[in-house]
Amino acid sequence: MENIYPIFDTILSREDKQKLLKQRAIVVWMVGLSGSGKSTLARALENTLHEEGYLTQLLDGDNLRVGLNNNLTFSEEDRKENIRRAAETAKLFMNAGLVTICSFISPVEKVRQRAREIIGEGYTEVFIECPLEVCEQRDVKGLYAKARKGEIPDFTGISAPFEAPTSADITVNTAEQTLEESHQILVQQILDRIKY
Ligand SMILES: Nc1ncnc2c1ncn2[C@@H]1O[C@H](COP(=O)(O)OS(=O)(=O)O)[C@@H](OP(=O)(O)O)[C@H]1O
Ligand SMILES: Nc1ncnc2c1ncn2[C@@H]1O[C@H](COP(=O)(O)OP(=O)(O)O)[C@@H](O)[C@H]1O
Repeated sequence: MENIYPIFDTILSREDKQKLLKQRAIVVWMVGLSGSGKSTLARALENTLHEEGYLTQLLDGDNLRVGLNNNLTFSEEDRKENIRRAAETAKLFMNAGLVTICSFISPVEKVRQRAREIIGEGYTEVFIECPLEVCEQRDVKGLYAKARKGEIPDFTGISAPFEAPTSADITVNTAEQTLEESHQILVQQILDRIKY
């Protein structure tokens, strides 16, 4: 890029901020179909980590899409841009020392790979595994019914692709586990990674 001079050697590093906060900063990147349990588990994880004394930040697809990403649709190109912006934002929070919990469908390997590259060391992929049939049966927001009727274009799993991650760092299966079981697995796995 021309005439742009980013400063990378800031006086305070991520390490300095981690030291102050006495925690290791990572990005917990939750991947899964709509209704798989991303938001529920992300919120529960954030609450538990907060109670344990960790400074956290939650970034959620629906929330970012009403603000920072409010000009983006669900086309392939716009999802790519959605994830790029989300990953750049997550990286800023991580570099400030926070345990950053991200909840985005992130439907295809190519966009997840991009998020992994942007965030770098600390990117921790969590697959919230749940078969489409179960997500559709839950239909928490009534979106699957609308998508089946053709009222929502490009709906993930119905009329837009979802590629299950093959290289996730952590997987929970919300069709086979209770909410409490999935939550406990996540808390234990994440605490191991953020203890200073
Ligand atoms: N077409 C289509 N496909 C999928 N999802 C849709 C769509 N339209 C709206 N929604 C709502 O948007 C939420 C997903 O946004 P994300 O930013 O996470 O999606 S993506 O990562 O860019 O694919 C998703 O939230 P979750 O249910 O929490 O996943 C839906 O509430
Ligand atoms: N093991 C589990 N983990 C997370 N959610 C679960 C689990 N079992 C059942 N659920 C239910 O599944 C639904 C998931 O919805 P939500 O968290 O909004 O999904 P998403 O954010 O992926 O769209 C919630 O109603 C939640 O109570």
